[in-house]
Amino acid sequence: MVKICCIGAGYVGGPTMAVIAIKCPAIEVVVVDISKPRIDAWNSDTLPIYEPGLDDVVKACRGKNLFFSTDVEKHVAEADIIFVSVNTPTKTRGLGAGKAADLTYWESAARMIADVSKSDKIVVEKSTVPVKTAEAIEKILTHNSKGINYQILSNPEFLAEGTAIEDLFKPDRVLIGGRETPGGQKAVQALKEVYAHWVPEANIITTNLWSAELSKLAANAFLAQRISSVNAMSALCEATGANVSEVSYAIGKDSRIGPKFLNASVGFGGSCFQKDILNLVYICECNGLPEVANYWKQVIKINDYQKSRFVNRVVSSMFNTVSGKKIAVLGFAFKKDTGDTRETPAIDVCKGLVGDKAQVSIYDPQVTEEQIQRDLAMNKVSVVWDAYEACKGAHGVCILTEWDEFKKLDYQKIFDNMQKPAFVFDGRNVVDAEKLREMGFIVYSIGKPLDGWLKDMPAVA
Ligand SMILES: NC(=O)c1ccc[n+]([C@@H]2O[C@H](COP(=O)([O-])OP(=O)(O)OC[C@H]3O[C@@H](n4cnc5c(N)ncnc54)[C@H](O)[C@@H]3O)[C@@H](O)[C@H]2O)c1
Ligand SMILES: O=c1ccn([C@@H]2O[C@H](COP(=O)(O)OP(=O)(O)O[C@H]3O[C@H](CO)[C@@H](O)[C@H](O)[C@H]3O)[C@@H](O)[C@H]2O)c(=O)[nH]1
Repeated sequence: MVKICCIGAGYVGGPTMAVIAIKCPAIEVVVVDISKPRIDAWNSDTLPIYEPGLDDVVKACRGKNLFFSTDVEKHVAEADIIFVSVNTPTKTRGLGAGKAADLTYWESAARMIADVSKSDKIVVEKSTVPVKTAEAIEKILTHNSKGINYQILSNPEFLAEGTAIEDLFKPDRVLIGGRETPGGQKAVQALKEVYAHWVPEANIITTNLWSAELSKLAANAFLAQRISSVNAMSALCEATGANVSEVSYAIGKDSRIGPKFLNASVGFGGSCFQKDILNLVYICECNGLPEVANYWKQVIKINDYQKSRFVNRVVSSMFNTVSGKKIAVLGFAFKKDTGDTRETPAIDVCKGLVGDKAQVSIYDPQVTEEQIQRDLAMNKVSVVWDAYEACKGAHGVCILTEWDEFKKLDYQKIFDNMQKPAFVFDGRNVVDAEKLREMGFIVYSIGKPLDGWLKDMPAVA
């Protein structure tokens, strides 16, 4: 029986391994982590992450061929294939701080693999890492090899949160990079056989190691660039009377552009886009390519601009001050169908509003109060468990996550219980602005023609 061990039981390690387990009943999969609370949660009825469909998959195979454990060394020693799915955040100190990937967790995992292994291993980079990381990992492993043969593969993960299970069941592609040696190719084949249990062969792409590593950073950079492009257009739409949804639809009909990922928003968030672009920028700089680095930096600058533009719009619309005014924030997660708040634009927007002395009341169906307070640290806000409660007595409502339930709220009830004039600032284009205007709201929708009130307010930039 092939045995797989995955180091790191996070948003990637947990769901990816659960799907491998359910699709490959003859493979034993053990997910290990140094965090006991996380492993305990994976072994309980309340999983540590919210992801539609995940509970069913985990319940179907946990205890059969899927296990979660803190006994990292034992399971690493026993495994044939070791996935490493530890976090690779942006470095906060030292050389490359604010840009480079922090590979501390990766390096310690590699050293531990070298220490405990007694048989040949295939080590798979599942985390997103800088291009050429496999070379460094190879050095760590082979320096302590004790005659053991290690093959390093790059198998980046492309799942998006909120649709992780769907993405894993039907991936657009699985990418496997390996050394162009007989041993490397044999390892590529072994991993390919795992995915071939459910992914059509045509969707499994094999490349050299560096192409696989770089493709992951490139894919995220291209995706984020699309959002910054449409968000840049949204500012121009507001200035000219064009409608960003119409523009997106029109350009998306061009099959070379395609319709997906063209939704204007208050800005992109999530643990990956900013981190991976900063990492790309750093790699470009280290390779003496400042023009390329500056090109990608601009994607992040537009994202920052979009978030501050939104805050400025709120404040300027409300007579240039929100001091002492109650502002309801609907949605705190970085996108719908997840409880994840990493790099969520809501953090910047809330900090901006509190900075202008607003009394912010936040509701999100999946994010805990504890998490929100942690994210906002020194900024005093209140967190409530009901959208109507958040909006009661408010001067303005900001919609920051596109949760489906925000489309179905009783906006007449909300209007009746708000201060007048009552404002809605829709950072995700989820509400029917015309209907809300008929009720009496003043509505701002990202990238849409401005209503009369907003046109008369000072320009925001
Ligand atoms: N979150 C996503 O949607 C997503 C998608 C694709 C790729 N990625 C990439 O995958 C990687 C993991 O992301 P994530 O969101 O799952 O992170 P995460 O923080 O949710 O999980 C990482 C886990 O690794 C554990 N860990 C760290 N060092 C360890 C060690 N030495 N031994 C055992 N466990 C250890 C941590 O305790 C943590 O539970 C990152 O590189 C990320 O960029 C993330
Ligand atoms: O048209 C769009 C699409 C997305 N977003 C925002 O962009 C952010 C990222 O969304 P999404 O990409 O759907 O979620 P992630 O889970 O961050 O997934 C991205 O990052 C992962 C981690 O690397 C990759 O694996 C995925 O392929 C990649 O889509 C979120 O704040 C979204 O609200 C928009 O504003 N407009």
